[in-house]
Amino acid sequence: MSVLDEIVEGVRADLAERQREVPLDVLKERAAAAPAPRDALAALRGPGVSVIAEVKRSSPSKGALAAIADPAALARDYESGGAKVISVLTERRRFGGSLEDLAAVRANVGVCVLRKDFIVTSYQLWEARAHGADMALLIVAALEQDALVSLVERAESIGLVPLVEAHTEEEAARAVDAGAKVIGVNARDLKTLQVDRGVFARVAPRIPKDIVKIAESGVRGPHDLLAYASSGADAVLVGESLVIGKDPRTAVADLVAAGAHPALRQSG
Ligand SMILES: O=P(O)(O)OC[C@@H](O)[C@@H](O)c1c[nH]c2ccccc12
Repeated sequence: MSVLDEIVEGVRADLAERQREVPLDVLKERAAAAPAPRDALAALRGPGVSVIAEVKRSSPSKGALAAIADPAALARDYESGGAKVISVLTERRRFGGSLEDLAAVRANVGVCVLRKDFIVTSYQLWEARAHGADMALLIVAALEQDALVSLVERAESIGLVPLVEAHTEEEAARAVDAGAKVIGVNARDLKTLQVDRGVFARVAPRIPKDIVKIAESGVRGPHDLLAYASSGADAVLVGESLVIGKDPRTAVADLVAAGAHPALRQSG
């Protein structure tokens, strides 16, 4: 069984428990009462390379990264550094996250918030919206094509912008077929946990121009952002290097400054 399969198995077990506690109709009421979604597409289509900064306590590859006692405070630092979107890991077993983290972050920032999890049912999309998410991650490798197509549609119908994640050219083609407007190319293979920063440059040319392209994982600093930018990234998604550093606000600001470089704006 791959790491991805193991994670999804745990996610399904936790999900079954939440579904017993909160029926779908109650969840839908909560989603209706949640603050209206913010415009994630506009945020990501802005000038320069946008930075998506992630609240990430641990990872399957590295184990514990940072305690993050106050995710909302970290998110405010990210926002003041110039992050356009805050990604919040909500998976509990391997990433140490929760839906409470998501809600706390959304209530304390003015930018868009992404639910980062292993979404396999529409129930999780309703949960995302009920806790204030503006975007939700859908991982192509974790979904059959029919499921991917219906989750993209459902996400959009409830006001979420789906970020559809691919790791290969084939997966990127499936994301495009499913109607994704935002595609993330993950340098980390979720089946083996290996990082290959060359994946984005290979996969991105297969993605149509009008689709927002996000380079995910492995960004250690401005140098990696610039490399991704030169391969056509509209945004980068950064976790580990921000949470393990001393000063997340400055770390984000340094990335944002690199992403705002005039040479990039011309080519973008
Ligand atoms: O911590 P990094 O290497 O900066 O990566 C962030 C993000 O890309 C990574 O957390 C991620 C990308 N896709 C995922 C899917 C599930 C869980 C986590 C992820």
